[in-house]
Amino acid sequence: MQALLHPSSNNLKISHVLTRVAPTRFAVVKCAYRSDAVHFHNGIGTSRADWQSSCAILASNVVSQQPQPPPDKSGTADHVASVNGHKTNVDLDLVPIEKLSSSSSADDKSSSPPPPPRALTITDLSPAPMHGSQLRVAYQGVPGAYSEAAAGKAYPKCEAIPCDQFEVAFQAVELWIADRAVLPLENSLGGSIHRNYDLLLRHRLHIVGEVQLPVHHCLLALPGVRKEYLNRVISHPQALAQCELTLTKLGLNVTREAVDDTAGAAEFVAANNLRDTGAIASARAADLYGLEILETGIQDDSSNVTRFVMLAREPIIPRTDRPFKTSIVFAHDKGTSVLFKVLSAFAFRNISLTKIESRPHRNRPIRLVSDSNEGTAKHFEYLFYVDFEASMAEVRAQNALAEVQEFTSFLRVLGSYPMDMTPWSPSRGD
Ligand SMILES: O=C(O)C(=O)C[C@]1(C(=O)O)C=C[C@@H](O)C=C1
Repeated sequence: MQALLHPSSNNLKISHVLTRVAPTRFAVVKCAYRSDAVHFHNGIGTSRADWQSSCAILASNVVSQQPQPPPDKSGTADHVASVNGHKTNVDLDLVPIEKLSSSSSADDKSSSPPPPPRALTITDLSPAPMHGSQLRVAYQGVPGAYSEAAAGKAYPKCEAIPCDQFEVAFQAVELWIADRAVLPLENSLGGSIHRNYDLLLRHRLHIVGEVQLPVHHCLLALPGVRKEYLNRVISHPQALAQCELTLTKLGLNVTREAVDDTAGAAEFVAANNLRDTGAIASARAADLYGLEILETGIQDDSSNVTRFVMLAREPIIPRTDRPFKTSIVFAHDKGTSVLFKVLSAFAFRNISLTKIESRPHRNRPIRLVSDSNEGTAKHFEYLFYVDFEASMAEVRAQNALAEVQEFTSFLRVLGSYPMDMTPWSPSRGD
């Protein structure tokens, strides 16, 4: 495994966390994040915090067998929480071993060999800190990204850890570099973030909470640059989609270009001194990267909200003393005709659904329906993601899922977690 260090403002950002050593083996070389949180780069500290910061314990000579998914400990209706045919990590786009050796030597300028790994102690294996202080929360993007704000909303005293890809944020939690990951799933204007639905299935993390973040976009540029000078606007694809109409209304004659995250766009404009390029990002990103706000509130609707979920290695114990939501994903062999039956399992129990999303069933993308003289009918196969308003601690939810399981060939509970009930406020610039 390999973590590359990327200076990003005052921070170091987690890049590739995992490297595939061989088809069935993985190893960690080292990784580090915020420069101010890391006290060493080549050695291994002695405290648990140091260990978590350096992630160096599973050094390159420590290889494991193909990782087995941990047992599902949702503790909620075990019979329905089982995973049929789900594999962990086998499909990850991991960096091949050749790159591991070349990039680790490129990173490590000193000629001395790295110190041998320290053995894990019981302290290293103690549970991650609970909600609040020093919880390490991985997010995709750089400081100033909305995902960072979502991490702060979910865990006010957390240490937010920037990652360059969503996949890396998942891996950071799986490798105990972070305690939680925060992941955008859907936006009120732009819709679902499909990649993240796919990642939820490919990894074995549990949804332990949700936050809904009002998103207030600004058009940023270098100091002194006027709107008329811009011929390009860059941002995260969701942010570009959320501001599409407003950009046109502003009369800007600009091309739109997608980059990894909104704050990264602002950082890019600043770092490259681009006087012809604007960025769509938050007011905090303008502050952090020394840009000016040319327009504020440029999202096409003031009620622009992104829903994020928080992910952890372990599920939380579902409760009934406050509103809970449960997220599941399922597939069935008999095409979409079963969908009605599945949904009726919730309807008959007065359980409201808040979301349905379908994604291609990658293991079985096509089903041949009939092969006649007229040709071959082919149907696409789907996985369905459903969120419903009930806790897995409620008997009606357990019964509904027991019934769903009868109709489905695959069913997994992604998490049962408290609903975000914070008072509604339309997006505004902070
Ligand atoms: O680019 C960012 O700032 C992000 O946090 C990502 C993201 C997204 O993926 O939807 C989050 C919230 C906004 O909807 C726009 C972008």
